[in-house]
Amino acid sequence: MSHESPDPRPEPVAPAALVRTDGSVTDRTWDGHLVPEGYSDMIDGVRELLDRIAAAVPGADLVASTTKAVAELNDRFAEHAVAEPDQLSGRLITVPGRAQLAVPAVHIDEIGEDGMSGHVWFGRHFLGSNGVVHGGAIPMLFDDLLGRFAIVGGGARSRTAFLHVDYRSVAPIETTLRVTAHVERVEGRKHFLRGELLDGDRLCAEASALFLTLKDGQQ
Ligand SMILES: CCCCCCCC/C=C\CCCCCCCC(=O)SCCNC(=O)CCNC(=O)[C@H](O)C(C)(C)COP(=O)(O)OP(=O)(O)OC[C@H]1O[C@@H](n2cnc3c(N)ncnc32)[C@H](O)[C@@H]1OP(=O)(O)O
Repeated sequence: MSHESPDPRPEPVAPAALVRTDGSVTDRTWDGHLVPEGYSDMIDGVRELLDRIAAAVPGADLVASTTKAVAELNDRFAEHAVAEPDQLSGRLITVPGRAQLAVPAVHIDEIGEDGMSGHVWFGRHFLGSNGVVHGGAIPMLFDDLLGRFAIVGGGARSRTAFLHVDYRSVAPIETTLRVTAHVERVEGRKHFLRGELLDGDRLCAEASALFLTLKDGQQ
């Protein structure tokens, strides 16, 4: 497919801070963990690095210096490892992608009780082939988005029971795509949700999912 004029890389959300629903800014996760200043900027930088690495054929010098720098960073981060309940990655619920690098960064534009819409931009890191988003990245997007929305819609502590994705047309990388999610129905613990991924008005993929609210004591 032709891929001559991709959307420019989106600007990081500024200030990269944690914003409460009333618009005020916090430096803590939803469960009270302190987030160091600049943490989500660091995550944005690493996301960009993954895209730059995917897109480049580096010279031997850059390969060697990157390998050395990454080894040093790995050692430094290993010194700061914590148990899962204390980690920050994946827990910044007001930051696109929750600061979890495997999760595509969805920016929420509108959110209500029954539905939300937003946008997402897949970089080269998420390339399948020929300018098209990897088929595995799209269920990841929907699982995260619909899973979060199941929580927002009252299904606190939910797990995916099924996630069905239909790929209707190709989703281009490096393009601003629209995403929607809405609650189809709720039956007790069962939250049925649907989602769509669109390029303009063209439907790229649609998802239907069942999330089950966990019972007390259920893992
Ligand atoms: C302000 C506070 C905010 C808080 C923020 C928190 C921070 C977090 C932030 C952000 C969240 C991020 C979001 C990410 C989301 C990702 C989610 C995942 O990816 S979860 C991992 C993948 N999923 C699994 O690993 C599940 C594995 N499966 C299971 O554990 C069980 O099968 C489970 C829980 C799904 C169901 O087991 P049972 O024992 O609880 O329930 P049973 O009795 O089997 O089913 C209940 C009903 O549901 C139907 N059901 C179950 N599975 C079904 C299926 N696959 N298809 C159709 N129906 C199904 C059954 O037929 C039954 O229906 P009948 O009550 O009889 O009408």
